[in-house]
Amino acid sequence: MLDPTLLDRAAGLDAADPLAQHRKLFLGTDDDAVRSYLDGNSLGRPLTSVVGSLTSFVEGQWGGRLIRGWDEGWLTLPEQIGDQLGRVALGADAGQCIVADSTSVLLYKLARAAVAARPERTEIVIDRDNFPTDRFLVEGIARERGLTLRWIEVAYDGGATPADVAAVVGPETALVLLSHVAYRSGYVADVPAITRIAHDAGALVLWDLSHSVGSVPAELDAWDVDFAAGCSYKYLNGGPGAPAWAYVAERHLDTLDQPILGWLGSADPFAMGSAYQPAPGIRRLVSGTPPIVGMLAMRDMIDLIDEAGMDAVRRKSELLTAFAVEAVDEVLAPYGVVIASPRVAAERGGHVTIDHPAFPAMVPELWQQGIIPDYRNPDGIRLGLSPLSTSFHEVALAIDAIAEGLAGHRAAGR
Ligand SMILES: Cc1ncc(COP(=O)(O)O)c(C=O)c1O
Ligand SMILES: Nc1c(O)cccc1C(=O)C[C@H](N)C(=O)O
Repeated sequence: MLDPTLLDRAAGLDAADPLAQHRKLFLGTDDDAVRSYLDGNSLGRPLTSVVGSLTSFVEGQWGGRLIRGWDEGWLTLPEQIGDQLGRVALGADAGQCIVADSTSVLLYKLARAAVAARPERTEIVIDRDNFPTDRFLVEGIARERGLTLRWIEVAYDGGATPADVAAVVGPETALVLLSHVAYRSGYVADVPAITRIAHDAGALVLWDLSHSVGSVPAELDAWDVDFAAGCSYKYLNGGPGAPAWAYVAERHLDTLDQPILGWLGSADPFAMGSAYQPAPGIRRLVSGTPPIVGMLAMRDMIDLIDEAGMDAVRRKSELLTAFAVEAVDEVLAPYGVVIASPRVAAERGGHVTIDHPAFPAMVPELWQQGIIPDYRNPDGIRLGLSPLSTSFHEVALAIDAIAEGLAGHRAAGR
């Protein structure tokens, strides 16, 4: 039932894509068993170069240098990769980004540091559709610190707007915690406007960039952001469980009061001293031993993004999501599929969410056919389009397979 016009259009878009040649740098893109991988917003594909990077690290550095490796660059790798990421994808000057922990742990540390910096204030603002970890951790912090949560309700195809934030922030707001790109709808928040509104109320802002980093450019310094953090295994292709990254604006570095005081965030760890003195700069956000092996894959991907250019990556991402929206309207809307993401490309991140009651039953069938989108409760398929590794052809194949699945379900009266 493959729709020839859809495939033709995809072929034209792939032929005109200036970034198309990067796709073959990823492992598995020539594997016929996976015909369409649209889950790069949850777990990005590995770059083929990572096999060599990991092997040479194990053989040359870990195996060859052994414990000496810590003094020969491993200890400062978190700052080094942080600086590189800041320059390539985050609009952050050196000295403000670091790789460490998981996103959940970094968000917790930064949220706790933010409320500690506003001790007289009693409220945290967050939206009801933020990712579960973000909501859960502020619930925990509110319990620990006797604070109140102010919830913003958002549209199912949107996210928190500047007007939403202006309506709830005030003299009691210590912290506003929001996502740059919403994990479900893909809505892109107006970070500079919301940050300004929060600052005007005297509050601090923590942005979760998990679904934007490496796909939607950020300008954290220019936007006057206080704190940010995000995942490295999505569009940064760091691999399952790769450590996260965090940003702390320079003006907060000297006073940052994070709650997990560990030896490797102290000023002189090998003195094994009796009292904690924070390390200077972004290092004070560190608690324990940096997960060096876990940082190697993302470094290769940041290099590739640097080569391609973040603006070109975003341009391709907008074209991919626009093609997906167009195809859904033409091929899937007649089956009752609804788009749960913004319709304007500039308001969308790298994924498009579509809803239909048959999707929960259909997703395992799609995976069996080598069509791998993402499923999110209750009945959403997320089409996660990773600009450097996803082709327009993959989008067409997925839309077609979803149409076939819906036709089958309809015929079976399900
Ligand atoms: C928006 C967002 N925030 C936080 C997380 C949590 O990251 P982690 O499981 O690495 O702590 C995720 C993904 O799992 C996410 O999508
Ligand atoms: N981190 C994940 C995991 O360990 C297992 C499965 C999925 C994930 C994800 O990253 C989910 C992703 N953050 C989301 O937006 O749904």
